[in-house]
Amino acid sequence: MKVTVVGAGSVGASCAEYVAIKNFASEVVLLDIKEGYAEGKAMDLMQTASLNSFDTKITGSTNDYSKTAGSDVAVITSGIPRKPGMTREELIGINAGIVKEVAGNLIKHSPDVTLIVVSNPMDTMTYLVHKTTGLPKNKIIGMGGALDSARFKYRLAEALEAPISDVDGMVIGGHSDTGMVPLTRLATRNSIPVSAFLSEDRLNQVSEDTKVGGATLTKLLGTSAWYAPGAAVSALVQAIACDQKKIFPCSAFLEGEYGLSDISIGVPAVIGKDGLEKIVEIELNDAEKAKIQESAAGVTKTNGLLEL
Ligand SMILES: NC(=O)c1ccc[n+]([C@@H]2O[C@H](COP(=O)([O-])OP(=O)(O)OC[C@H]3O[C@@H](n4cnc5c(N)ncnc54)[C@H](O)[C@@H]3O)[C@@H](O)[C@H]2O)c1
Ligand SMILES: O=C(O)C[C@H](O)C(=O)O
Repeated sequence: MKVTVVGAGSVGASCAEYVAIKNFASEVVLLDIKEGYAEGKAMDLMQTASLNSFDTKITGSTNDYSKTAGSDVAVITSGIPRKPGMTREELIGINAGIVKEVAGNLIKHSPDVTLIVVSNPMDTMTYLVHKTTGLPKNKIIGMGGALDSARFKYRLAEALEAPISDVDGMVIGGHSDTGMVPLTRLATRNSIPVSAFLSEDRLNQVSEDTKVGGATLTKLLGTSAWYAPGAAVSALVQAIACDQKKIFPCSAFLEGEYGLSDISIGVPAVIGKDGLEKIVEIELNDAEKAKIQESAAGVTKTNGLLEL
């Protein structure tokens, strides 16, 4: 399994590190436009191999896509992150051009690649890749929901005063401060609905804290987060590499599912060797349906800013 990660910045390097530590990929190529940067990150990471007991070979490349040839999976993290006070949507002007060019270069050298889009605004960047590359829809996956769900579980565990391993929950909808839809009704602590333990007010607080999870970290860090994003991407890469058929909420191109079409947005999906193998349609109640429609309207508005 050969994995390419474009963008050797915070998220790209974190993703490469988690992929390597999990030891399922033979090769990881880090690529960045900044001279020597990916080579430096790759060398630094390789010097952790004997300490962290992995055999994955990590190499770096300054914008030479021939080094990425034959990649099974490629992750796009290239572009700018937001600063405190900004929304993800404000990044579209710079990141759209970068993502479009990077996706084209990757496919030229790896026509059978599965792309995982991370750069923000992620749902719109995923839509852009669908509209401009001609890759089959199962081979384009937007990463947002896996991260948002991890943050939801963190907030649920905090409220429940329970270990995170006891908690399950999922966030669907757009990967934005207002568009996320944490499914509190379906969240559980060891199979017991969390509403058995938490008041409606506390659950609403968990939901709101989850939605602004990225903004909260951006305010604390001065730039956006990278450990949990890197771990979330590596979980998707592993699900593909090891044909795990796990369900993650991912930004998928919808053609009628959830009553939506011509949009990429977060919905539960089975991830395995063929990429996004199946969209899972779950029964939503009227309030959840209204939230997903509202979220989709926001993503569609941002998509309208693309020059397609
Ligand atoms: N989807 C998510 O859940 C999620 C999570 C975290 C971050 N992000 C997004 O991921 C992106 C990267 O975040 P980061 O914190 O790693 O930023 P960063 O600035 O640390 O790294 C970005 C890297 O991209 C490189 N780059 C820029 N243009 C390039 C090009 N044309 N080709 C190759 N490399 C190029 C830069 O040189 C830089 O090293 C941002 O857009 C951020 O908003 C998304
Ligand atoms: O918040 C951001 O801008 C980065 C990312 O989308 C995140 O959720 O951490």
